[in-house]
Amino acid sequence: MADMESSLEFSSSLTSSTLPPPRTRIFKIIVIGDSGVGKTCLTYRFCAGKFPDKTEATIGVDFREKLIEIDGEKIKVQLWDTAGQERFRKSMVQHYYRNVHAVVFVYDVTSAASFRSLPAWIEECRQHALGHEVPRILVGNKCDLRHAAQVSTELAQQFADAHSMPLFETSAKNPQGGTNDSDHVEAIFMTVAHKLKSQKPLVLSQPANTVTLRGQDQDEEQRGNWGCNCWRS
Ligand SMILES: Nc1nc2c(ncn2[C@@H]2O[C@H](COP(=O)(O)OP(=O)(O)OP(=O)(O)O)[C@@H](O)[C@H]2O)c(=O)[nH]1
Repeated sequence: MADMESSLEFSSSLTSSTLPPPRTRIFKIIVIGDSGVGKTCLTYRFCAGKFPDKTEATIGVDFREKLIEIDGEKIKVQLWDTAGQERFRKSMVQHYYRNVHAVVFVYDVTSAASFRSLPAWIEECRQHALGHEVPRILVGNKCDLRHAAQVSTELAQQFADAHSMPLFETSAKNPQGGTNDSDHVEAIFMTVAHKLKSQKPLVLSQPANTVTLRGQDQDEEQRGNWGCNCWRS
């Protein structure tokens, strides 16, 4: 009996020391659109599950991550919340587009100007050689302010169809948005993750035991792993 126990102990210590740690696939999704459309609030809503108490204009980029599970596989969704203001983007922009797996274009339904800017955002993606195989979705945010809407669903749908993107209208503030869906923002990002999961895994990985939420600005040097889009939290 003692022999059996010691041999079991030996085999379990051998297993834990020889097996590599479980790896988690990472999906990098960039969120782009004019300043003030609600990119920070949408990404925060998805990763932290609530509307932020206050936000300031994003400088460069903010990162948020959430570990999700799809069909039994743990996947890390990494949201790159990019600055909408040109002066806060300039030096960083080429980093946003490196190793991107999906793009979320955001406009504000109460701002016709933010909707008119969409072609420029699409053009920026094209200039950074984002291939057609990279999934894109269009999100009209601030639907809780329906009474002040300047962009009709019909117009947005036409635009989305013309660019082969699914359209989602929602509100980071009140994700129910008058529907029965209890968390529409979560459903939107989960839709993107499902699509990515079904694709060829052109995705870097890292051990699963990392923190699932990041929300602070970091400069390029602190981050240290630019271009690889994979670092330990
Ligand atoms: N009513 C309402 N306000 C929202 C919603 N989402 C964001 N806001 C507000 O819109 C303002 C801008 O939101 P942000 O998330 O900071 O916008 P952003 O797109 O990240 O802006 P930049 O960082 O400058 O690119 C803030 O005052 C938010 O409180 C929403 O769904 N409904």
